[in-house]
Amino acid sequence: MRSAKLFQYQLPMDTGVILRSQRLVTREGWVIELKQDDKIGYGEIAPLPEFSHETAEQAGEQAKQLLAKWQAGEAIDLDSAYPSVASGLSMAMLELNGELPAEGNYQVAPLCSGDPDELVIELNKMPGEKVAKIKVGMYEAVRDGMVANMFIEAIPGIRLRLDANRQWTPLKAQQFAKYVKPENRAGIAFLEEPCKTPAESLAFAQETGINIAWDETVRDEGFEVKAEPGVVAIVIKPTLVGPVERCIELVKQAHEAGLVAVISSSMESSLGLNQLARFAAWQTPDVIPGLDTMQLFQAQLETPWPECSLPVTSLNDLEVVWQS
Ligand SMILES: O=C(O)CCC(=O)c1ccccc1C(=O)O
Ligand SMILES: [Mg+2]
Repeated sequence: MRSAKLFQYQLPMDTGVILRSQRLVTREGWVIELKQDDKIGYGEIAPLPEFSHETAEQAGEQAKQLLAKWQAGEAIDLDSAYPSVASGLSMAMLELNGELPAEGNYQVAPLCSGDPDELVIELNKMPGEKVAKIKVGMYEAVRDGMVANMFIEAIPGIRLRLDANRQWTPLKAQQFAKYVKPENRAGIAFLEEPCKTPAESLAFAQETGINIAWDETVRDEGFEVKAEPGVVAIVIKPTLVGPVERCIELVKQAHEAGLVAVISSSMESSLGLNQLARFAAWQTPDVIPGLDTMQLFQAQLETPWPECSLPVTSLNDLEVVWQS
C-alpha cells in the first residue's frame, strides 16, 4: 500500500539575502511525504529563483502528477522532470527505502556574508580543518584580494573557498590574482568559477597557479567530469542537478578523475539541508560540505539544524495541497 502527500511551505528569509539581481524575502517550496507499508520518506522540492529554470508553481504542479504515478506504481522518468522535482522525489524514495544513512556531516564551511572580522573569530575557534567560503566578484577585485590575504594571514592553516560566480572578465581576475601574495595562494583551496566562460577560467588557473572549481559549469549542457590542469573540485548542488542518482554518479566520476566533490546547498529549508548533510556524510565523507545557509533564514522546517536557535515550523502546521 502506497500513499503520498504534498505540503507547501513559505519561510521568511533574513533581510538582505540577494540572489543575483533579486532580493529573496520568502523561500517557497514543497515537501513530499511518501508512505509504503510502515516505511516513510521525505523530500524537498525548492526551485531557487535566478538559478532554477522552473518556478515553484511549475514544480508543484509536476510534483502532483508524479506523486499520482508513484502512488499507482507506474514508472517515473526522473530525467525528464524538472531538476528540483527529480531531486526531491528521488531523495524521498531513497529515504523510504532506507538507503539514506541517518548520520550527517554538520561541520559546514562557514559562509562569509557579512563582517569578515566576525568570521575570523569564529574560524579561530573551529576545531580540526579550518575551511571558509567567501563570495568575491561583487566589489573591487583589489578588495577581494586583500580580504583573501587577510584571512590567510590571520588564520594559520586556513583553506579558503572563494566563489566569483562567473563575475570577472579575464582582466579583473588578473587584478584579483595580482593582489593575492604569491605565498598566500596555497591558502586558497579553490576559487569557484572566476570568469564568464570555462575557457577563461581554465586560462586564469594556469596563468596564476590558483586552483579553481566548477559549480555553474557542472550544470552546463554536455558537461563531463574530467581532470584538467588547475581544476581541483566540482560543486554539486542536488536541487539544481536533479535525480540523486545523477549526484552519486558525479561524485564517483569526480573521485575517479582525482577531483574533490563538494555537496552544496541551494538554500533548502532545514529539512532539505539535513538530508544534504546526510548525503554528504555518506558520499563525500572526507570533505566539508557547503551547507552554511541556515543563517540566511528566519525559521526552520520540521527537522532542526544542529545548534540553530531559529523557531521551527512543523509539517503539521503546513497546508497539505495534495494527497492520495
Ligand atoms: O556552496 C556553499 O558553500 C553555500 C551555497 C552557495 O554558495 C550558493 C547557494 C545558493 C546559490 C548559489 C550559491 C553559490 O555557490 O554561488
Ligand atoms: Mg558557486
